[in-house]
Amino acid sequence: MTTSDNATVLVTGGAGYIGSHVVLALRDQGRAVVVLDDLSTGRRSALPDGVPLVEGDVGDKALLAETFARHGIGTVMHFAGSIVVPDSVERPLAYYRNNTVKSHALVEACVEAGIGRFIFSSTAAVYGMPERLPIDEQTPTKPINPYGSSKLMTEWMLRDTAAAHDLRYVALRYFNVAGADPQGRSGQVSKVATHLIKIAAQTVTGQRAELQIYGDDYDTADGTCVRDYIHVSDLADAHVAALRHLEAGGASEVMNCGYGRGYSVREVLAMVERVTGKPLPMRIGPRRAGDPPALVAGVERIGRTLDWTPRHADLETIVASALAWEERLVR
Ligand SMILES: NC(=O)c1ccc[n+]([C@@H]2O[C@H](COP(=O)([O-])OP(=O)(O)OC[C@H]3O[C@@H](n4cnc5c(N)ncnc54)[C@H](O)[C@@H]3O)[C@@H](O)[C@H]2O)c1
Ligand SMILES: O=c1ccn([C@@H]2O[C@H](COP(=O)(O)OP(=O)(O)O[C@H]3O[C@H](CO)[C@H](O)[C@H](O)[C@H]3O)[C@@H](O)[C@H]2O)c(=O)[nH]1
Repeated sequence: MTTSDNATVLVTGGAGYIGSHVVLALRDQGRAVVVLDDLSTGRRSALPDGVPLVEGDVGDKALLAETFARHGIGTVMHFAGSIVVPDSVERPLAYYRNNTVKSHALVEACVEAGIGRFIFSSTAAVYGMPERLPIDEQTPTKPINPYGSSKLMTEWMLRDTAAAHDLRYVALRYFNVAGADPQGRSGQVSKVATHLIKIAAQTVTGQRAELQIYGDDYDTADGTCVRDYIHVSDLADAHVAALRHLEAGGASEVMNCGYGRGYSVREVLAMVERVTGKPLPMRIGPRRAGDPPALVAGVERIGRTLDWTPRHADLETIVASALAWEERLVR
């Protein structure tokens, strides 16, 4: 099979938080999409009507070959995986299996089927504890947990596969993904929330009594950690732009995906209070193990390579959309 432009896109993990927003972005662009998901953390209801769901495992090569052929897949976007950093420290082999071993099966199935375009969800966790900001893609990759290592190994597989076979790829290293679809069609649903803005939204909606700030003695302007928060719908648009890049014959590339500016935990929480008009119950707790003081993306490469203009790049929009989604969930 040879790939052709505008062929159907297979989105693995498309029933999850980020994947479902990418499905929406692809559909909004009139693209044909098929989702492969085992629904381990994803939900069928996250998918818009009319998007076929292949319920199964991303490591199942027979299922992959059948899905590629049946739906005429030309590009794979790969989101399926396990994502909780402390869980990866406790169960490293589970993470290497689900994130690395199964990605190997998927990449191999693509090569065997002649699928030549691949877009991969990577993470800022590949950098570990970088000393200099902003973090550009030349920064040495030194992950400090199995989650980051499991994703970096997939990047390496893609690099080497692209050198040897007719496959081009884009790996997007996401910084802090947050917010929800502005039209309220999807958002984050986590059994166990760990992300700051999600936890703040749960606190605002009364699902938690209070929020803890994990340390206020960092070497940052206000003592709390700084992160580069990116709206999930802008991230989704970046994937569509990466697809266009590959369809136009663009070269394989690894790119940071953030806005290139950081906000502290205190600034984020102040924005939550501004949006709700109410004080947020919070207290200072101890540092959380493994938290770098500041992570801000260098975004020169993505700006130069992709035709991507963020549309929701302000903290107020991110926070307001996350809160609106949480209100829907608890209603
Ligand atoms: N959320 C973040 O802040 C963040 C940051 C950096 C990178 N990422 C990456 O983005 C991707 C998506 O993350 P998310 O936040 O949407 O997580 P999520 O848990 O909401 O989505 C993952 C999806 O993959 C599915 N899945 C997991 N294992 C599978 C398997 N073996 N076979 C088939 N489906 C499987 C789940 O059911 C779920 O729908 C992940 O690869 C993650 O590493 C996320
Ligand atoms: O209840 C909370 C939750 C978080 N934080 C702080 O808020 C900041 C952001 O924390 P998140 O958990 O929201 O995000 P991380 O920066 O830890 O995580 C990001 O980077 C990780 C790897 O470093 C993974 O890739 C993860 O998926 C991605 O969101 C950190 O300083 C954290 O200590 C709190 O103070 N209180």
